Amino acid sequence: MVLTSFVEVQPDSHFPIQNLPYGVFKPEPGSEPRPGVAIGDYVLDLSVIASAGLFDGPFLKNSDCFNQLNLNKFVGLGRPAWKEARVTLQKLLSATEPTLRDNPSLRQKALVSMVKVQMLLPVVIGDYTDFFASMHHAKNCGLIFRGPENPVNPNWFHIPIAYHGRASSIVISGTDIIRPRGQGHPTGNSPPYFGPSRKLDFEMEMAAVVGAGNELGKPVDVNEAADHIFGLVLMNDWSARDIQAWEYVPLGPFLGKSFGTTISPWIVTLDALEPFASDAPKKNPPPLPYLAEKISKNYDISLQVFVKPAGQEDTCIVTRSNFMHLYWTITQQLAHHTINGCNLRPGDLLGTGTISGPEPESYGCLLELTWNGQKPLSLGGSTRKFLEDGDEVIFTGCCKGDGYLVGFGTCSGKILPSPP
Ligand SMILES: O=C(O)/C=C/C(=O)CC(=O)CC(=O)O
Ligand SMILES: [Ca+2]
Ligand SMILES: [Mg+2]
Repeated sequence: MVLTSFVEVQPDSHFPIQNLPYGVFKPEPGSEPRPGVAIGDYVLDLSVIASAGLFDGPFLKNSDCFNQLNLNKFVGLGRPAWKEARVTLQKLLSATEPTLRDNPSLRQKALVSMVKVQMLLPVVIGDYTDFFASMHHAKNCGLIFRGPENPVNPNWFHIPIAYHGRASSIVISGTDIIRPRGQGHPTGNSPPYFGPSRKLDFEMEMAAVVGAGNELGKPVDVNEAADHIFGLVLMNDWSARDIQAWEYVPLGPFLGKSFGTTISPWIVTLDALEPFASDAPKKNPPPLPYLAEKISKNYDISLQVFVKPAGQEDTCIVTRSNFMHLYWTITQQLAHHTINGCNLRPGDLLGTGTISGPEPESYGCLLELTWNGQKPLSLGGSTRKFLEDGDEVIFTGCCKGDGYLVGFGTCSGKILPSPP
């Protein structure tokens, strides 16, 4: 029988009792941020549940991790505490459990209507790294930026490639993005231009939120890496392709990426995603032993990107992809990140890289979808090579269970013009 909650959950909701993703919210504009979990159209206030003494297991009983302004302390406690919280909350919210169901005053304090709350970044992100783990994306970018000779660099099949991103400009879904200015790639013999980016793009990604960290000098074994990942969010790695193409040789992305990165507010835990695990693609050549995992898995998360063009009422779908298309898994990414002794800390964010599938309809950014502007997309009444001021980009992702969904909600942002 499918587990159900006493809180009414619509069949198309991303947040049934099987999900219970974590976020940080303000119930009212003036109130303090606090951790919560999403259930149907409500947010369960975990500070209220903790104060009522309802986290009574060994890891959470005497912890103040839910009386914090962010989730760093909770995610840093590690998997045993996450499991305990999930069991406690699933029981508390289930249709057959009277504790909260039959206590109207506690229910009124603890369950806040989702439309009324303001969502904030769920964790303080100390460091952010962005991988490059979809082979289809790597190949398409290679063809566009470097030509058909060697589109995928030979190192790519041996090493999960990444660059260090900028944590300070990571923003929560719904935050406007200001078109960056910078030096643009010259054409032919012309000098570089300076001004508002002419090739502003989105990148459809997901990101792993690091839970328990590792000590400096102590790499994480790939087979234990999942214990260091609390969960996943949707992520838009906004990219200015003209700035990027000119600046990235030889040190990689810099100002073409660091002006803004958007994440969705709800962290869906690996425990909630487990029923949707799928085999990761076979690696050829086989990876080095430190990256060879006993169980190599992805998750079947279908991903969609919509654009609402400036001035238009209608939102148009521009891509359909799936998390399953990643070549390097998130556990291989995490193990690789620490193999030199680098320490990860609770709340660090590891972007997967753009998740492109094999078909053109599943490409994860406009660079690929329009082939660097050569094949404009038609969007209702208008066409786009890249994003224009006023365009809004909306990502969504979800897993289809038997009679329920486990979803991520949305990750959106609107482009504002560059400053004059
Ligand atoms: O191939 C390149 O030169 C650049 C590719 C990207 O911009 C991708 C990047 O940010 C990593 C990713 O999203 O996969
Ligand atoms: Ca990226
Ligand atoms: Mg970015």
